[in-house]
Amino acid sequence: MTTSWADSVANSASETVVSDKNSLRRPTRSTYVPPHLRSRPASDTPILSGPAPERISFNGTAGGSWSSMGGSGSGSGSGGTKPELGRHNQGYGYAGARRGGGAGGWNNRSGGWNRREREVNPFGDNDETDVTDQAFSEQENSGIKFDAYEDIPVETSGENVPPPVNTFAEIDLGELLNQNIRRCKYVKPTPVQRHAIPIILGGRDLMACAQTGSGKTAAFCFPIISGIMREQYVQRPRVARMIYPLALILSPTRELSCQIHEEAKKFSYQTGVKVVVAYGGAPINQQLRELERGVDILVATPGRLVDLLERARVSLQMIRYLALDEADRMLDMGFEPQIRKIVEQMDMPDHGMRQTMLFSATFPREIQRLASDFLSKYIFLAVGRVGSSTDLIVQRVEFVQESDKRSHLMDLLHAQRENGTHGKQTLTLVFVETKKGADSLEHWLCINGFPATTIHGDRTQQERELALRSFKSGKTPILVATDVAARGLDIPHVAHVVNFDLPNDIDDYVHRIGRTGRAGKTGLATAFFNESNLSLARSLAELMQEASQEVPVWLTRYASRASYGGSKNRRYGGGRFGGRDFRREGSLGRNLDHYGGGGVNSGSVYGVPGNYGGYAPGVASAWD
Ligand SMILES: Nc1ncnc2c1ncn2[C@@H]1O[C@H](COP(=O)(O)OP(=O)(O)OP(=O)(O)O)[C@@H](O)[C@H]1O
Repeated sequence: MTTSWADSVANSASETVVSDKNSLRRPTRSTYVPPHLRSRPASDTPILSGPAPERISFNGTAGGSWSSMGGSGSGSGSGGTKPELGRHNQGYGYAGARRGGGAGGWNNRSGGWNRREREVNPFGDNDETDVTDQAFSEQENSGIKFDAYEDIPVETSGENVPPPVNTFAEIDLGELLNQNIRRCKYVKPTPVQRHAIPIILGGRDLMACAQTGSGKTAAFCFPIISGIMREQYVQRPRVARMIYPLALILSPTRELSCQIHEEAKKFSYQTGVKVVVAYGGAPINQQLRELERGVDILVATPGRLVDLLERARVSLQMIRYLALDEADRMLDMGFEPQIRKIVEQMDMPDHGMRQTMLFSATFPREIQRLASDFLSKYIFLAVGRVGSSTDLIVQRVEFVQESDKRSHLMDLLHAQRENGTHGKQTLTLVFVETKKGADSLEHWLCINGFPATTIHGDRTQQERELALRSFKSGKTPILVATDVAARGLDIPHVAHVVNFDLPNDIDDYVHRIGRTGRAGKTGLATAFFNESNLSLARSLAELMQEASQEVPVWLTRYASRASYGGSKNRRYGGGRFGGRDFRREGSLGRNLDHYGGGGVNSGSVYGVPGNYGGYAPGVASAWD
C-alpha cells in the first residue's frame, strides 16, 4: 500500500520535473530563517535551495547535519527529487533541526510553510524555551490521572498488528515533533496513543474506538505529521490555483474542525508541516487565501470541502492520509453521501493507495460495516468498552417531569455555586433538544442571575464562536447547547454536564457526557429522565451499570419493561452489548470480502474485551 502510493508520487514527481524545468530554479525571494536559528552565525544557517539532499533514514543516520544538507545555496543539483519552488501554493516547508542531531531526515521537505511567513508560536511561550533535552518523564502534567487508564481493556484485531509502545521516547516520531509533545506537557502516551500510533506509523489502516477525552486527536495527528515530515520533497502537480493537500482530516462540526486545527498546529510547530482549516459559515475567500499559502494537512467539515472541490480549488489527488474524526457520525445517514462523494467520487487515491483512519468513542456495528468500504486490511482497535462512557464520569439520573425541569436545574446550579471553589463557578454544559429550547433556557437562566450563553445551528458562526469563547473563559459559565456541541469539544474545567433533555440515542448520550471527565480528570453528568425518554431506559441502565454507576431502582424497572426502543438506539444481538470488531461476529462478518474490510485472522485482548453493540444510524440535524 505504502509502496504503491510512493510509486505514484515518484511518477508524478518525475513527470513534473520533466514538464516544468523552471520550477527548479533557485528561489529569488529572501530566505526564511526560523526564529530559533536567527541568532546563529550565517554559516550555521541552512539555506533553502541548493542540491536535493539524499533521503535520510528515519533515525537521521544518513545525511547528518543541516549544514551538510543545506548546501551553499548554489542552485539545484542534478538528479534526485527536487523541491517544489514554483509560485503555486504549497509554500516552502522548512524547519531547521535543532541541536541534538538525529533529526536530519525529518524537516527538509517542501509543501508547508511559505518561507515569507513567520510561524506564530501556538504555545504562546518563548521560542527560545529549550525543550530539546527535557525528558518526557521529567515534566509535570498536573491534573492528569494516568493511573485511571492503566488497567483499561484493550482489544485489537486484524492481521499482523504492530505491538504497542509504552513511551513517546520509544516511538520514532522525529525530534521536532517530540519537542512539541513536550511543550504540550504530554508525559506519556494514553492507551489509544500507545496502540494507534505504531499501527499508523506501520502504514496500516485503522478503525479505532476509544473513550471520550482519551487523546484520540493526538493519536491520529502525531503519525500524520510525522509521516509528512518523513516524506521529503513530495512533488505536487502544478495546476494554476489548485491546492493539493497531503492529508485530510474530516470532522462533523465547525468548532471541532477548528479545535483539531489548533491542536495540529501545536503538534506541527516548526516542523515545516502546514495545517489549514476550512469550514462552513466563515468566508470562503479568506480560507482559500490561507490554503493558497500552502497546506499539507487540511482539516475540514464535509460541506465546505465539497464546496472547495466543486469549485475545483482543492484536489485530493495527493492525499496520503485520510482521518475521519467522530467517524460513526461522519458515516451515519446525515453525512454519508457527502463522505462517499469526497472519498469515492473525487480524485482521492483509492483505499490501499492512501492510509485511512477512523476514530470515535462509539462505533455501532452497522456503521463499522459501512466504514469498511473505505478501509483496506485494517486493524480494529478498541480501548475501553466500545461505546461505553469512562468511569471517570459520575453519572446521575433523576426523574424530573417536563414542567419541573427548570426549577430542578436552578437547584443544581445553586448547589454548585455554593460548593464552587474560591468563589468561582465551574463550567456547566446543559444539553437541550431544540434550538428554540436552547435560546429560551438561556434567556431564562440569564434573567435568573445565571450568566449563560448558547450554541446551536441557528446561530451565526460568529455567534457560535463568541459563545464558545465566553464559556471557556468563564465569563458565561453556563453553555446551553444542542448536539452541535456534543462531540469532540475539549473544554477544560467543564465539571458538570446536564442532560436537560435526554437524546434519543445512547451514543449521543455517551458523547455528551464525555465533555467532562477528560484526560484523566473526573466529572459529573446529570440527566433529567421522564416518560418521554422510555426508549432510552434500557440502554441507559446498561451503560451506567457497565460504568459501575449507581442505577436508580425506578430506572431498572423502566428498563426491564422496555425494549431497546426505536431503531436509533437498538443494540443488535439482544441483551448483551455485543461489540467489537464486526468482522469477528457471525452474521455481519460473513461476507468480509464483499465489505472490502479484508480478513481478520488474529485478535488480541489486553484485559477484558469490549462488549458493546451497534445500532442503526441516526439522522444528524444539528450538524454542519
Ligand atoms: N498523552 C497525553 N498526555 C496528557 N494529556 C493528553 C495526552 N493526549 C491528549 N491529552 C489531552 O487530553 C485531552 C483530550 O484529548 P482529545 O480531545 O484528543 O480526546 P478525544 O479522545 O478525541 O475525545 P472525544 O472522544 O471527546 O473527541 C486534551 O486536552 C489533550 O490535550
